[in-house]
Amino acid sequence: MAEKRKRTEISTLGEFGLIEHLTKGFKSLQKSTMKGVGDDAAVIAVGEKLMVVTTDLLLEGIHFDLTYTPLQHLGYKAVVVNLSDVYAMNATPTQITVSIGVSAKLAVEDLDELYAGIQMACEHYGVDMVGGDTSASLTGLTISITAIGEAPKESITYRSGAQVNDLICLSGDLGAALMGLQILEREKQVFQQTGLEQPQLEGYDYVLKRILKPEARVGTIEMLKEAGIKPTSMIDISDGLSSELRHICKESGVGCRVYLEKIPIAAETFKVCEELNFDAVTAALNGGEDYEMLFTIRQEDVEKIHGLSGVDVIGHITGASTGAFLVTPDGRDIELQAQGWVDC
Ligand SMILES: Nc1ncnc2c1ncn2[C@@H]1O[C@H](COP(=O)(O)OP(=O)(O)OP(=O)(O)O)[C@@H](O)[C@H]1O
Ligand SMILES: Cc1ncc(C[n+]2csc(CCOP(=O)(O)O)c2C)c(N)n1
Ligand SMILES: [Mg+2]
Repeated sequence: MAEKRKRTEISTLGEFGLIEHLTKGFKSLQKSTMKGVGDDAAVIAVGEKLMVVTTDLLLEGIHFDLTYTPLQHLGYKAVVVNLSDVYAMNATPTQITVSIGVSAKLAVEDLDELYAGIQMACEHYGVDMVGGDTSASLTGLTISITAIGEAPKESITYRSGAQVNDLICLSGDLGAALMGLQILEREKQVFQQTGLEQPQLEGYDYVLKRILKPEARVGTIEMLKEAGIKPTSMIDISDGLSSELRHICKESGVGCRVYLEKIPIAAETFKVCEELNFDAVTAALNGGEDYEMLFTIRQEDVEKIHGLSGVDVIGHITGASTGAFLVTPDGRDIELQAQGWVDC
């Protein structure tokens, strides 16, 4: 009788467990590979400089829904999410490649729109589109973008550099992208149930912009450079604050305490949360797609950081044994969970 093959459900590992499982057997063979799997981008030595490389995959139905996502915005966003990973290494993006799997329902004009968005992002961030690949797809539109960037050797910031007593800082505000998505989903449902063609989107500009046309935080990176601050660690927020904090803690071998009342949430986000009866703190902690920069700095840089607009200190790094916690205003400690966005 044939032996039954072992079958492990992917859900038992989760997104991050799966990545670790698949990649742990690979050892670096090249001296130029400075950092492989495990950060926002890989780091490769090229002469005096370092090159960073990162890839993100966007799948129809998982990452975007074409019923409410304009293709131009989608093209723009597909570039931005990659550049955000380059900036999170404290590097400057220089080139991208774009690979698409095209479903039969799309026409040339649709792809023209997608590429108009890609071009707009390239021009805005000063990167060149240098190639890619094109295939037919039976399962909806697929977009895979690879971004390349560069940085002087001493500039790169890894997830692994946070030290005990460092301050945890955050650019911008959180939770808006998720609430924008909730509004779009609500209008989609109304349309499906009633056939009403006119979506009610007035008054939701901010949260809609955050989900449909996000920007990468190049301004924060430049401000830090000008202020003479090199973050000890950095990561961009694609999966949610909670998850990204856990990544920094794990990679740096530290713990953290962040304070709930210090987590920045925009007034517009609060308003939508109230309307939809959604907990704003949950949106900020687990929402994802905010593409803000989360970074740590040394205590002695505290004066310099206070002068920077749009940056908040939200907590500090502790020893590994203390764990990763959110502290509520009434003094309760809530453990932060590292949930991947995709519940495999
Ligand atoms: N299938 C895979 N094979 C090899 N390495 C992978 C795979 N998926 C992810 N990685 C690597 O794992 C690390 C973490 O990837 P992850 O996608 O969580 O980070 P990210 O790109 O910052 O997040 P996001 O995808 O939400 O933008 C990176 O170094 C990435 O290159
Ligand atoms: C249709 C639709 N469903 C869900 C979402 C939300 N969403 C998609 S990817 C992601 C996090 C990063 O993912 P990854 O780690 O794969 O880069 C989030 C929060 C969306 N934007 N559109
Ligand atoms: Mg990232």
